[in-house]
Amino acid sequence: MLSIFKPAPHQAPVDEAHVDPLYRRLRWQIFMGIFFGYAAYYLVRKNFALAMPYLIDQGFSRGDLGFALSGISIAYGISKFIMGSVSDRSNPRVFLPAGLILAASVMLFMGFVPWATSSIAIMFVLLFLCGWFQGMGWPPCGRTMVHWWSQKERGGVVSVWNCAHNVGGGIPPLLFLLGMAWFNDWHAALYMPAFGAILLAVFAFMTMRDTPQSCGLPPIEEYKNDYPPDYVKESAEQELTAKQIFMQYILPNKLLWYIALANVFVYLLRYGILDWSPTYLKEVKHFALDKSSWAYFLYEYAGIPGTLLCGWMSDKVFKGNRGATGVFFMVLVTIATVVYWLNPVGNPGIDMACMITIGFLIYGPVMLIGLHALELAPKKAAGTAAGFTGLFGYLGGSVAASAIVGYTVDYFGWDGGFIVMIAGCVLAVLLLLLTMLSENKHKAQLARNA
Ligand SMILES: O=P(O)(O)OC[C@H](O)CO
Repeated sequence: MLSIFKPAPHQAPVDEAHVDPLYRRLRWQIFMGIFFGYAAYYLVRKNFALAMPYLIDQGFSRGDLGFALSGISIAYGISKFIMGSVSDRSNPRVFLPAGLILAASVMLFMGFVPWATSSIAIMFVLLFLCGWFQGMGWPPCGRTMVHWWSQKERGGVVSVWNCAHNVGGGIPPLLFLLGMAWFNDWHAALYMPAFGAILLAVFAFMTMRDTPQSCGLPPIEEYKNDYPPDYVKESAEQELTAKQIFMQYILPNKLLWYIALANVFVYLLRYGILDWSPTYLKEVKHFALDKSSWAYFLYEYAGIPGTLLCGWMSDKVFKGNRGATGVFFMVLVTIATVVYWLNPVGNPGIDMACMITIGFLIYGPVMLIGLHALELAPKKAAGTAAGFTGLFGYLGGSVAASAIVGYTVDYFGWDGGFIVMIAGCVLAVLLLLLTMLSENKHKAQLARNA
């Protein structure tokens, strides 16, 4: 472990009178840090796609550029898991900005050095590197949330934080337009978001903190008097080794396996709709470029109210049962996807409404799986647990959304592509049902043991 990443040491406890005001102030400040810090990761996650039309003009094929782009998803899926484990034993205040600066540096290199965009192999390697550094974003945010918000507050805080990626995902086209206006250079698609990300990395470093104890505060469970049913203070506050995390809390955790598998199919729909909507809307529904760009943008931004509603319903309506909430949202999103598929050409309003509805509904389950993973492991293993579900979501779902959906459409037409995505939705519902039933059993068992 690099010493700069070492968890911050515990400080002497502050006076009783200062605990509440300090906790309140730091929670706001830290939330700003992880929200804008994670949004910044999305500035340099998808921006390469904006440069692709200009690279096509230089003679690269769509397929080859798609292959280069897949380097990000492949590396990110593996890294979110591996760096998640490193992050569980690291200070998020250093870990998150470090990954962000490294990912942004790759984009600066691609933007300023012509050699970096001179061949598909070089672009694949650089995008793979960027994807790897991207894996240093989610886990430190997860570690921060489980240390600063108690279990009862987590549905709310995770759902608000989860909107960061929608906020960040919508900004790169705007920074690109600004860069084009200033420099009249398409490489601005690469370096403008990178500059934005570096500024936000500095902000994240200034605002984030490691554990409450590293600021002289008591653990969150004590401050909120909100203890998980199996909480034992001494062990809950001990940092764990990678072996302990994997062997005790990740691999034997049946519920974690269910949600990780469900995540494959949730991500298949998330990225299947997102990545293919410009092509589908243009080729099948005859949308012009500006209209399909709006549909893409609205899909992302509809995710914000949808995620907030899902977090609220999960806590208040479904009483913390993440599996049941996931089933509810996935059934609705399956219906919206069927309508999007079967809606005849010539009804663009319905297509647009379907894109908004799918965006509104799909990001809730995406958030719930992350949240549930955080809850299924002790807080010292939270990043690894979330990384485990991300591994399945990206290596399985996101890669399948590009490759399997793409090839199915090539061989069987768009009907085939939609059947794959809808079958994925059905499998996600079944796996979340299984999660819901196991969750009920697990809670009943804990209640009996209490
Ligand atoms: O796809 P990720 O890893 O960026 O995660 C997105 C959401 O934050 C999941 O909770």
